[in-house]
Amino acid sequence: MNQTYIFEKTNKRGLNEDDVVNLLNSKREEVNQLMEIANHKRESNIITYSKNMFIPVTEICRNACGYCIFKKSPANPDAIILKDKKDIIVKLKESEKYGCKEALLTFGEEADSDKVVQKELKKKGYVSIVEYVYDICENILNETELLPHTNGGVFEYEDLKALHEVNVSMGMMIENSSERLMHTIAHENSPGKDPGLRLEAIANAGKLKIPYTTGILIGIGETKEEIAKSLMDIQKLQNKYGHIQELIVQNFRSKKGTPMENYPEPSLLDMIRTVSVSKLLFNDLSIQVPPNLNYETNQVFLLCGGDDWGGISPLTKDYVNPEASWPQIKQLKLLTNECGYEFKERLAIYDKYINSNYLNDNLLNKTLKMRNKLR
Ligand SMILES: O=c1nc2n(C[C@H](O)[C@H](O)[C@H](O)CO)c3cc(O)ccc3cc-2c(=O)[nH]1
Ligand SMILES: C[C@H]1O[C@@H](n2cnc3c(N)ncnc32)[C@H](O)[C@@H]1O
Ligand code: MET
Ligand code: SF4
Repeated sequence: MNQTYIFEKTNKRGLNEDDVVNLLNSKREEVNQLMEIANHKRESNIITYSKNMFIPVTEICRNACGYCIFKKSPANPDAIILKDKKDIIVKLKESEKYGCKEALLTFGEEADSDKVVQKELKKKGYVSIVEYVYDICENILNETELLPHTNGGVFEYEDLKALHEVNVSMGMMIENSSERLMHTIAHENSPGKDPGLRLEAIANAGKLKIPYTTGILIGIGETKEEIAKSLMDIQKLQNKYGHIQELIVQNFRSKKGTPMENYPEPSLLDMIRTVSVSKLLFNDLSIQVPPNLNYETNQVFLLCGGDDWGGISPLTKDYVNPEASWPQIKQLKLLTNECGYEFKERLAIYDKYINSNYLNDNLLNKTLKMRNKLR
């Protein structure tokens, strides 16, 4: 492979899928070269993070991903069926004292297809989970300063349209756009991980001008070709709609008690190559690598184009990866500065999208007020 040729291409016509596969297979000094070129693609020397509160609205989910520990059975007495709205507001008010600015609502997909959830919704006076989430977000906006970001899997067009009114941004990982994975341990019991459905949802978010977070999950049995295809699929959507504000490159972490508990985690080299290639393909958006999933190695990603740590919570755990605690914000600042970069807090919506094309008047006003609080 002529690596130099490929790098010249990144500046001219752009990389094609075969180029991406080649880069994902880089070895020896090619890897150093790949990292260096990716790192030169960054548009600033600022590394960002968002101070958030994690709200698991429901742990019930229609899917059963082989890697997931978040989803609970409705029969499990400890499962969160529906988190109480009042409790959420109380907790968020408390979080304001710690400077939290993002209310991250992450929950199981289409939980209202389950009878137990249906009953609970009815008891509270709601007909669907989307109606409940909408109401929670509206309350958050009316009673706190925090800005809602909803990440609850696939939503239909009309539901996205409604949630757009009360969210400054939304998100959903594509995971991987390979149909093949629907027949493997990762996604065989997860109809909602159908790549067609997920790509359509991201396209709908684009049509609706919802600032959007998506990303890929590395190490769930995919091939390099499938990673390349997933990144190209996201790039196509971004070229068409331009609503994707950040791309998460998340590494699979095995969890005890899940079908994939003995599955190998991706290597550091694979993560380095994927983060680097992502920066080459998406140099105008943030590449987020969660620091709690790479506690020992997270500085490396700053040296290959990574420029965002994602949501960090001073008060709540990462319910998706409960074993992986957040580094202290102070510690993260030291790690960032040591690499020669500036450490800066951001909102759940990136500056480029803070305008009336993407936000209604109420959300725009609240966002501008919150932006003034960033130091
Ligand atoms: O704490 C977490 N936050 C996750 N976040 C939140 C993220 O860390 C930040 O809050 C966003 O970057 C806000 O812009 C996600 C947001 C999405 O839209 C899609 C996927 C994720 C995944 C996680 C996750 O696994 N753990
Ligand atoms: C919220 C996001 O978290 C990711 N996710 C779910 N389970 C795991 C795991 N075991 N390791 C790493 N990431 C995971 C998925 O990509 C999901 O979309
Ligand atoms: C708790 S996982 C994140 C939200 C959703 N269930 C998804 O997988 O997309
Ligand atoms: S990763 Fe999301 S969609 Fe998959 S089982 Fe867990 S909660 Fe459900």
